[in-house]
Amino acid sequence: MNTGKDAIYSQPQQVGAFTFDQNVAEVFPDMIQRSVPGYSTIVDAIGQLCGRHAKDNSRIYDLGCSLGAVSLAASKYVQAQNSQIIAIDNSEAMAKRCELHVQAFKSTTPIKVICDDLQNVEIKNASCVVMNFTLQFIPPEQRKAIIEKIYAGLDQGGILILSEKLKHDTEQGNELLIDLHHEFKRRNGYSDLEISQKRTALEDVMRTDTFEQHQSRLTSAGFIDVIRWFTCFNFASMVAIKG
Ligand SMILES: Nc1ncnc2c1ncn2[C@@H]1O[C@H](C[S@+](CC[C@H]([NH3+])C(=O)[O-])CC(=O)[O-])[C@@H](O)[C@H]1O
Ligand SMILES: O=C(O)C(=O)Cc1ccccc1
Repeated sequence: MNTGKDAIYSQPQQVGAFTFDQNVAEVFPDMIQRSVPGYSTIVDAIGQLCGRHAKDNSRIYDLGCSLGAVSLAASKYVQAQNSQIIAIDNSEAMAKRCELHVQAFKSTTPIKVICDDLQNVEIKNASCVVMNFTLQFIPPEQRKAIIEKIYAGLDQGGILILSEKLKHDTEQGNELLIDLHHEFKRRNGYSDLEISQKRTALEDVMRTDTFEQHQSRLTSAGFIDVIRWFTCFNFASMVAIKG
């Protein structure tokens, strides 16, 4: 029976590359809550940030929306008239479930769910673009073009909210933050086997950048300010502002 509890790596197995398939989609709320320090706080604050920045007649993009947590938080706070939330994910299992979640909530700001690669979707007339732990799953060589495309699609004064798992720029510091994160997962009920098998699964799929790499990519694209508004261990969230 599916209990919604993440037990994907609980048994010894031949570990393959991590994918956002049906099995992951079914347990995703439990997985992300027990794996990302501050997840609920981050999602709610992103909703608030969207509420502050959304303009009338503009779009809010949730790129890599998974089950739509950010879109739903934004819809709770956004008061702008005639605005629209566009939620995109290239995992069919995620997008299908996201559609069900969205339909279950009544929102004055409509949420449109699209199943596609975020790189295929036009971004225009955007007051807010959110990538909540999505860029880290994009091959590193494709990241610059995505940030530039987001910048081009944002209105003046628009914001990009970017949350990422970070690599620290010293080996000692990096190991400390990874250790603290693993301790967080252990306290949330994951065994050493689960932690280590998932780490193996993520190795080639989730490539982390340092804060400095993100900051320099964002400023090179044209963003005038990058504000790191949340950090817990090796997880952070930034707001980049288009002047
Ligand atoms: N190229 C791509 N195009 C579209 N979607 C993609 C792509 N690559 C990966 N994804 C999607 O990005 C999501 C990343 S999870 C985001 C959590 C969510 N933001 C949340 O606030 O709950 C982060 C995590 O699980 O750590 C998955 O649903 C992928 O299918
Ligand atoms: O679980 C981990 O170790 C993470 O780094 C975060 C995460 C959360 C959900 C899916 C993939 C990665």
